[in-house]
Formats: sequence, structure tokens, C-alpha cells
Amino acid sequence: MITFENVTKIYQGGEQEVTALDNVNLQIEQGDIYGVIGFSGAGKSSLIRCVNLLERLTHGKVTVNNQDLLQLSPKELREAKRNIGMIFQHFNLLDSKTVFTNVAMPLILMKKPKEEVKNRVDELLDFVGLRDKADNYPDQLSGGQKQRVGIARALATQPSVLLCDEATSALDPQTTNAILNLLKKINQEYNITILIITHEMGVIREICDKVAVLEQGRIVESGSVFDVFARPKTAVARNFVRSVMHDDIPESVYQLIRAQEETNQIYRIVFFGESTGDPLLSQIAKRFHVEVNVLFGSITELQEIPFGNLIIQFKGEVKEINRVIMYINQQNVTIKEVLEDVG
Ligand SMILES: Nc1ncnc2c1ncn2[C@@H]1O[C@H](COP(=O)(O)OP(=O)(O)OP(=O)(O)O)[C@@H](O)[C@H]1O
Repeated sequence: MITFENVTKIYQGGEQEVTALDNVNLQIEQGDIYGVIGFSGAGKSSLIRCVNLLERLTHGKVTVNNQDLLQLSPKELREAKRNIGMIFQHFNLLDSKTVFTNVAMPLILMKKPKEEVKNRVDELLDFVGLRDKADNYPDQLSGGQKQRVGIARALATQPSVLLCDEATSALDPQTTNAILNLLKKINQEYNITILIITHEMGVIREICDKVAVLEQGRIVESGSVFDVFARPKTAVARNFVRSVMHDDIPESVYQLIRAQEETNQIYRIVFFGESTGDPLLSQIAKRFHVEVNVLFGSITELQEIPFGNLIIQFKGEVKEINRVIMYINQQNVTIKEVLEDVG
């Protein structure tokens, strides 16, 4: 478990102060895959680096498994840090050492017996699918393979927490998916809590259970990935969701929406899970005296669960349309007027 309590990080850059984190509160439960998303400069690196004290916070408190690292003795701190693995965008491998030695390094530093080191490294290289590369050097590996080495090294000390600092940003989409699947496997098989920072909503969609949106050092929105995708509350979260949902409404539909006089007839309906398949619209057409037009529709997958998005026009009497809206609200879907995001 990781908690951030009123965390502020201020950098003193010459004469100017930069507030990278501004009173951040966040709770990451044991076993979560928690994503923090934000644009460049939002404070993501500062946030993740405060967890293992690569950065010192200016105010507030960060705890990992109820321990405040700042309160520990040097010896206790070394032990606590072994419990926190980290992987990096640019892998941070030792180029002059083999894959085996890179993965073994944390154990060598702990002065573990040779045989124990060998067994553990072999096991880890098997786990990440690189047993045959043990004697290779990092520059003989692809980006995805380098990140696998980084992951194996991070797991060497059997941490309960894994910090991922833009771990897939330097990789192509296919390799990104393979690495994300590996992270999912680590979470499931070892029950390791994973904190990921990223600027890519695709990463959040693929593996995170929960997400926080960081903007100018503040958490502006947080919750389950489903909730944030279905009901983003802030403009920044809406933009991130749109970047992967491919649900942009065509301009021709916008024109139709802008032109209409009755303003309460066009709605966005968001479905997810099993309700995506429900014949909701045909039920509406049967039960109510309204005409139903689908103006636009898209469907995508969120963690292998279908997530649908429809723009619907209802034609009929206002009273009847209101009954339809009430009916839809009772189903497991989200409905809202489109006009507010037409701009
Ligand atoms: N060592 C530093 N000294 C001064 N300012 C810094 C330092 N590190 C970061 N900052 C500033 O703090 C703010 C947050 O930076 P941070 O790197 O945490 O953001 P980020 O979201 O990780 O961005 P990116 O995705 O570009 O890495 C930025 O305005 C940045 O310029």
C-alpha cells in the first residue's frame, strides 16, 4: 500500500521556485495496478520518485506499507527500499555488464551467496522469457528485451511494490503490449502493487484498475478506470479518454446538433460490460412513443470488456423523452446530453 498525504514538492530553480506537486493526496491499495496520467510537466516523475526518495518531498508524507521512509535509520531505509522495485523509460541498465549481472546486481549488493543469486536470476530470466540472453550485453538487445531485463532486476529483491516510470514510452505498440502483459502477470502471480506513471491513456486502458489524473501538480480526478472512462469530470480527463476511445463525433453530426432548436434531444450513451449487448434501443423503440436515431456509434475494449459509445437522437414529445431518459438511467449505462461537449 502506498499513501500520499498532502504531498508538496517544490524545486528551487535559481531564483524561481517550481511547484511540481501541490498538496497531493492519493491512496494505492495492496494489489492495485494504479496509473497516474498527465501531460509533460504535470509532475508525474516527481510523484513517483517521492515514493522511493529519489526525490525528497518538501511537505507532507508518503508511506509504503505504512512506513514513512523519511523516519527510518539508514539500515532500515536500505531494507525498505528493497521492497520497492522500479523500472524506467530508458531502462537504466549497466551497459558493461551482461544481462545476468544486471539482474543479479541488487542481490550482489546485498552480498547474497553465489548459488542463491544464480538460482534467483535464472528463475527471473525464465519469468521474463530471457533465459537464453543471460550472457548477452544490453546493446545486443531490443528495447522490449532491455525492459524485460529492467523488470527482472526490479523483481530480484522480491519487492511488494513496483514503480513504473514511463516504462513503455520508448517502445513500439506491439512491444508495449507485451511489456504491459508482463506487468499484469507480475501483479497477478506475485500480488505486487504497481504504480505506473504515463502520458499514454492506452497504458491506463490496458492494465490499470484505478487512475489519477495529474494536472499542474494536482490530482484533478481519480477513481476506477471504468468510472473515469465512462464519466470523465474534467476537460483534461476527457481529452485523455478521447485519445484512446476513438469516439470523436463527426463534424456533420455536430452541425446537426448545433442546428437543432429543441436542445434536449441528442444524448451520448455510454455502455460497458454486459450491458453493451443489451438491445436497449429496440426496447426503447417498443416501450415508448419516440423515434430513435443513431447518429454515431463506436465500441472499444477496456481491459477486455466492451465499452460502447452511442450518440442518439430522440424525436418525440418532451415528456415522453424524459421518461426514456429515466428508463435509461435505471439501466447500467451512462447517459448525458451531448450539447455540453459540443463547444
Ligand atoms: N530538478 C528540477 N529542478 C527544477 N525544476 C524541476 C526539476 N525537476 C522537475 N522540475 C519541474 O517540475 C515540474 C514537474 O516536472 P516532472 O518531471 O515531475 O513532470 P512530468 O509530468 O514527469 O513531466 P515529463 O512527462 O515531461 O517527464 C516541471 O515544471 C519541471 O520543469
